[in-house]
Amino acid sequence: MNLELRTVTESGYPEWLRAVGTGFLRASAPAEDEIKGRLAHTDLSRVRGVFDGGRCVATFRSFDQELTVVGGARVRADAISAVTVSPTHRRRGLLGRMMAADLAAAKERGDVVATLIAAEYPIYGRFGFGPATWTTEWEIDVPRSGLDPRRPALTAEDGGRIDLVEGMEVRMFGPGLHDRLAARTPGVISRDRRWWEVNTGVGVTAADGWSDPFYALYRSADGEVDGLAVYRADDNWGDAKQPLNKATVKTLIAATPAAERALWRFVCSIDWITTVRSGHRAPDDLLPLLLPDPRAARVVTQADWLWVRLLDVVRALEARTYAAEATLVLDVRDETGLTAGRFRLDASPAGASCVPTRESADLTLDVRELGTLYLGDESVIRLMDLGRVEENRAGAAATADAVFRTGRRAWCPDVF
Ligand SMILES: CC(=O)SCCNC(=O)CCNC(=O)[C@H](O)C(C)(C)COP(=O)(O)OP(=O)(O)OC[C@H]1O[C@@H](n2cnc3c(N)ncnc32)[C@H](O)[C@@H]1OP(=O)(O)O
Repeated sequence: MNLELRTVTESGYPEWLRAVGTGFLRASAPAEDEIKGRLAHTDLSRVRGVFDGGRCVATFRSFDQELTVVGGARVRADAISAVTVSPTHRRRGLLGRMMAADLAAAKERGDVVATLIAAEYPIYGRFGFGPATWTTEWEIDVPRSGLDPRRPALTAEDGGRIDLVEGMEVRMFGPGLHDRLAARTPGVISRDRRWWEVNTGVGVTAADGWSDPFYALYRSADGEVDGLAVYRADDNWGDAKQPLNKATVKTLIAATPAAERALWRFVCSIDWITTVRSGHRAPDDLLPLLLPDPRAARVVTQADWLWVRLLDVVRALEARTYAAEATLVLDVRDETGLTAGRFRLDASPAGASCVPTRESADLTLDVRELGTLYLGDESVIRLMDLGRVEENRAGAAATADAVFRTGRRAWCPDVF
């Protein structure tokens, strides 16, 4: 069988997109409009497919992204998406071939990390990716939360105000707000103009699954836009003519904790809304503890979210800051050879230097574990106890734990 791996041309793109649908269990071919719309925003040199004769049987796409790391700097990421292999061609190494080609090109280009959101946990560890952020979704039983339904969401002491606005204002203020969120949140990934358009209804219709949400902007006392909540509500009345409506939060981002608190209180105090679904949050989100009774917040999802694969250990470790000063020698294993080596990290709260070294190692770990530790969202000691990090000098794991971890946990609000 002649299976050809190649980048996709404009004429091959409709067949490639059809194959993406097949991999994601959608039988109908994409409509003309969808093909045109997507093509206009796709760099075909980063779109790979495997063709069996005229039929595309495997798909893979990557694009430029920026990832915020601990301390607020952003590194260049190779974001991977639309990974599929048709059921007729699975488990013959096609994903392995496409991944190897893409990671080699990303390394060559100078990307610092590769990122993805895994459909299933077992797929990507073998390629050097580790889960670097986690997600929690809550469902709030509003009447049990202890919030007083008579109290307004915002009171004079908050100082700010909340306005319901149109999509146009979100496109105007959202990007600046998101930049400020990114500066204080490791794990946040860049959003381009198209993200803001598609997520405020520009160029999407009901046929694409779009329905208008509510947009709530929080402005601080000095008029600064510090927060945005986007939510949809359903229409559900019980037999006893009591409102049982659910608000589903699509986005809630804030540049300050005050805005974050105010927007959660707002969403949890809308008349008729008895259930709030939080959307994907960091596991240490403020939401449950904001409620007088946090047990009214039930965890409905708890899972890995953004996976990170380091492509350049030196630049990755030098890009972030650390909780304390320490020197660690890391022996990094990488089956692909893309990043393997021994590195001396001189870490500090102001930054770090990282250089290849021949000194003896303090810790030995696979690049997959380094990806998991990179954004500060895992304990080195826990990984050691799992047998995934080897401690070569007594106390080194505790030191690494103390310097890599963060106060608030990393969070990636987006899916791609
Ligand atoms: C970032 C994203 O786009 S996430 C979306 C991922 N896509 C999907 O989940 C859609 C449905 N699944 C698929 O399309 C395919 O099964 C894929 C893409 C996940 C895997 O493609 P394949 O070509 O079958 O993978 P390939 O043969 O290269 O597998 C390499 C290794 O990974 C293993 N592997 C691949 N997929 C899985 C899986 N879902 N679970 C467990 N192991 C897996 C294979 O067994 C193989 O292991 P081996 O080398 O020990 O034999």
